[in-house]
Amino acid sequence: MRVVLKLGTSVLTGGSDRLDRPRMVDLVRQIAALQSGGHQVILVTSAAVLAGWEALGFPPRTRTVAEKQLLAAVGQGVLMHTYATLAEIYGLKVAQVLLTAADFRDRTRYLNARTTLDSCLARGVLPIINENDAVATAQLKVGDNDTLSAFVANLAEADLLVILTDAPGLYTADPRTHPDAVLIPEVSSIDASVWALAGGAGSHRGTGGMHTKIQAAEIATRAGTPVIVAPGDAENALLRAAAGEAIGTRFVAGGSRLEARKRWILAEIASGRVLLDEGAASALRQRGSSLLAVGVRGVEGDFERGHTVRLFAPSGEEIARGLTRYRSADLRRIVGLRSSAIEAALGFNQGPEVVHRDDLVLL
Ligand SMILES: Nc1ncnc2c1ncn2[C@@H]1O[C@H](COP(=O)(O)OP(=O)(O)O)[C@@H](O)[C@H]1O
Ligand SMILES: N[C@@H](CCC(=O)OP(=O)(O)O)C(=O)O
Repeated sequence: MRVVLKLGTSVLTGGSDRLDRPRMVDLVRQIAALQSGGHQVILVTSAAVLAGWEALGFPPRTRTVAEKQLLAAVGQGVLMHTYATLAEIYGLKVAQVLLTAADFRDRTRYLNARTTLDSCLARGVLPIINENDAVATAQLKVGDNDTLSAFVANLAEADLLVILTDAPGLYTADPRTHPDAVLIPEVSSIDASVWALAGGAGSHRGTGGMHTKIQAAEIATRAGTPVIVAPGDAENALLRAAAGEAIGTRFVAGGSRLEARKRWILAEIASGRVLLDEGAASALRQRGSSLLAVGVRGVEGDFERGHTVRLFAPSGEEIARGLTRYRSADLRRIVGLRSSAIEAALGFNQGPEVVHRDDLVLL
């Protein structure tokens, strides 16, 4: 079994202002135990910013982008050194892989990252992933490590994504503000009622709170990987989650494993929306057709050629995602046109399909 494990800042600090090394050693012990049981583990770790803040003696939190990038650059080294030292106790070698949104968007970089992870796993080396915070600015970032871990789970075609955090799982409301909230052991479908449970943006150290964990669960389960959100301080949390024990909240995988290319298409937070007419929506759904400009009624957001866009039926339902062959500015000018009229409207032509059927994933 291939497991992606995500450790949040909240887990790695145990709620303090420092890396909690005793807790980290226990987590590394569990990773080593999984590996020696024949499983493959990929670690997605947070806490570089926190580790940098600790290493520099807790400077005042200005939290400008430049300051955060400095802290991440300092802390990433500290973090890796800590993992490498702890892993050595168990005879485990580690590798650092820093990724950012562009690595998921560009197919060559995506495939390279996948090869690197495969090579690590084939050699028994533990890949340790974080976002490349030192170089990525807000627009270029995945932005939070819950989502990053879901992208990694897709990339690596993982059998399970385990997100360890400081909450015991997904509760009926934020347990910090609602003491009467109760644990939801299983979520079989992520609908509006599930989104409504996510409270604010998590702890002051973490990013995103439960919202980004639900988002991660949606991305991974849609591509066929089940997700467990569980408490990092519970004894043997990782081993129990991997053994299929009931711990935390389990998000059931929706449908079958998608092929690698389709996972790649879903491996992006798509901001662009393309609104279809009824004929196009049913041609896509029932005949697996490509999307032509004639069936497009509207375009929302800004995107480039090659980006993933979300396709909506007139009912407002999202029916598919796919790679667009026209950037938003051009697509707006060919809405509703027959393919033969594209050239005259734009002065050039990038083919009759707005989204080719090979680049389309029906939801
Ligand atoms: N419905 C909910 N169930 C559980 N936790 C929730 C919920 N809504 C918000 N939270 C908050 O999300 C926090 C975990 O997110 P975060 O602080 O970002 O941790 P991490 O560093 O592990 O990513 C919890 O401490 C909890 O207060
Ligand atoms: N990449 C950042 C962590 C970003 C993040 O999502 O943090 P968290 O919510 O603690 O998982 C860092 O290493 O500090």
